[in-house]
Amino acid sequence: MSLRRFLIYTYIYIDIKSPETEVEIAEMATEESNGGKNISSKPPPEPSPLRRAKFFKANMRILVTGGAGFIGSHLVDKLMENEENMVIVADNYFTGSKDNLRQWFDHPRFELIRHDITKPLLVEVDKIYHLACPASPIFYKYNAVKTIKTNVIGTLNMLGLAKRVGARILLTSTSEVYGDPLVHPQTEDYWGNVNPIGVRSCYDEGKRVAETLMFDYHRQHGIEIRIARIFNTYGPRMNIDDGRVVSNFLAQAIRDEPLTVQLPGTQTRSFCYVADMVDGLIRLMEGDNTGEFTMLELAETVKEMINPAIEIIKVENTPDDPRQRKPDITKAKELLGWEPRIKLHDGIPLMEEDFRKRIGILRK
Ligand SMILES: NC(=O)c1ccc[n+]([C@@H]2O[C@H](COP(=O)([O-])OP(=O)(O)OC[C@H]3O[C@@H](n4cnc5c(N)ncnc54)[C@H](O)[C@@H]3O)[C@@H](O)[C@H]2O)c1
Ligand SMILES: O=c1ccn([C@@H]2O[C@H](COP(=O)(O)OP(=O)(O)O[C@H]3OC[C@@H](O)[C@H](O)[C@H]3O)[C@@H](O)[C@H]2O)c(=O)[nH]1
Repeated sequence: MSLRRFLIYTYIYIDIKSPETEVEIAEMATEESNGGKNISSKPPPEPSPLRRAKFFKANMRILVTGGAGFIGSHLVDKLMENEENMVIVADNYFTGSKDNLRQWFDHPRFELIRHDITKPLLVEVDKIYHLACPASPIFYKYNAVKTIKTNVIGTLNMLGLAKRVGARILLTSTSEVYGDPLVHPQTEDYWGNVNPIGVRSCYDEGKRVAETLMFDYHRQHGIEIRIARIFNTYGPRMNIDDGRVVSNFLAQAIRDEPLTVQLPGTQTRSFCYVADMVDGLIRLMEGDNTGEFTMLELAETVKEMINPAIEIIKVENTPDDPRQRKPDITKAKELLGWEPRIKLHDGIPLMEEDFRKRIGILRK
C-alpha cells in the first residue's frame, strides 16, 4: 500500500473588492507525504473487507453530519445528483430543519437520522462530511457549553467513526479560527488572534480543537482528513431569523424594516454563495469569488437591490467582533481548481426569491 498521503486544508470564500469588481479565488494548502511535517507515517485504516471482495459493487456511502442545516442541505442535494452516492444525514435539528431535506425523504439512496453527534454514531460509511455545529453567532452563543461539546466531543466521535470504518473525513472549520486577524488577507499559515475566554471562544476555540483533533487522528491513526476553513457563506435556506448579516439585511429589506448595521460598520467580510461553497467542499473531499465588503457597503447594496425606501441604522455591536476578514485563496485555486463563480450581485437575487417565498411578501 502506498504511503503517499495528502493533507489538504483550505479556505473557501468569495472575495469581492467592490460591487463592481469581479472576484474569485480559492485557496488551500496541501502537504504531501514524506517531506511534509504533518504527514502521518501510518497507513489509513482498512475499510470493510466486504468492499474489497472481487465482485462486490456498491454505492459510495456518505455521511453528512449537520445535513439538515443551510450548507449541509445544499451539499446533500449535490451529492444526491450522483447516482453512485448513498447519503446518510445525522442531525439534531438544533438550527437545521427536516424541511430542507423534504425532497429526498422517500429516496432509496437517502437516509435521515435524528442524532446528536455528542453521542457516538455507529454507521458504515466511506466518507464523512462533518458539518454539525451551529454557525450563527446568536445560536452558537445561546448554549456555549453545548457548542464546545459539539465541536470537541462531536468531532472526536466522528473521528472515532472514521477510524473504525476507514472513512475519509472532511471538517467544515471556519475563518473564526483567525479570531480578529492581525494578518490580512488570511492565509492557511496564519495562526490567528483568538480571545480564549471571550463570548465567541466556544465556537472559535471549539473549531481550533476540532482541527487539532483532525491532525492528531491523522498523525496517530493515519485517518485521511480534509479541513475547509469557510468564510461567510450566504444563499437560499438560511434561517430567516438566523441573525447573520446577509439573512438579517435581506429579511429586514423585505419587511420594510431598517437595516441594522452593527458598529462601527467598517468591519469587513468576504461572502461566498452557497453553490460555490458546496462545489469547493466536494472538490476538497474528492481531490488528492470572493470580495471584501464593509457591513455598511453590504447594507447599501441590499438597500439598492431590494428596497431603496428603507433606512440604514447603526446599532451596538457584540464583543470581539473581527474588524476585517478576507481569505487568500491562491492554494485552493492552484490545487483544487476551485474559485467562486457567483458574484454577490447575482447571489442576492437568488436568496431574495427564497426569502420572499418563505416570509410571504412579494416584490412590490
Ligand atoms: N455558513 C457559514 O458562513 C459558515 C462559515 C464558516 C463555517 N461554517 C461551518 O459550516 C457548517 C455548517 O454551517 P451552516 O451555515 O450550514 O449552519 P447551520 O446552523 O444551518 O447548520 C448546522 C447544522 O448542524 C446541526 N447540529 C448542530 N449541533 C448538532 C449536534 N450536536 N448534533 C447533530 N447536529 C447538530 C444543526 O441542527 C444544523 O442542521 C458548520 O460547521 C459551521 O461552523 C459555516
Ligand atoms: O444585523 C446585523 C448582523 C451582523 N452585522 C455585522 O456583520 C458582520 C458579520 O456578522 P455575522 O453574524 O453574519 O457573522 P460573523 O462573520 O461574525 O461570523 C460568521 O463567520 C464565520 C462562520 O463560522 C460563522 O457562520 C459565523 O460565525 C459582523 O461584523 C456583525 O457585527 C451587522 O452589521 N448587522
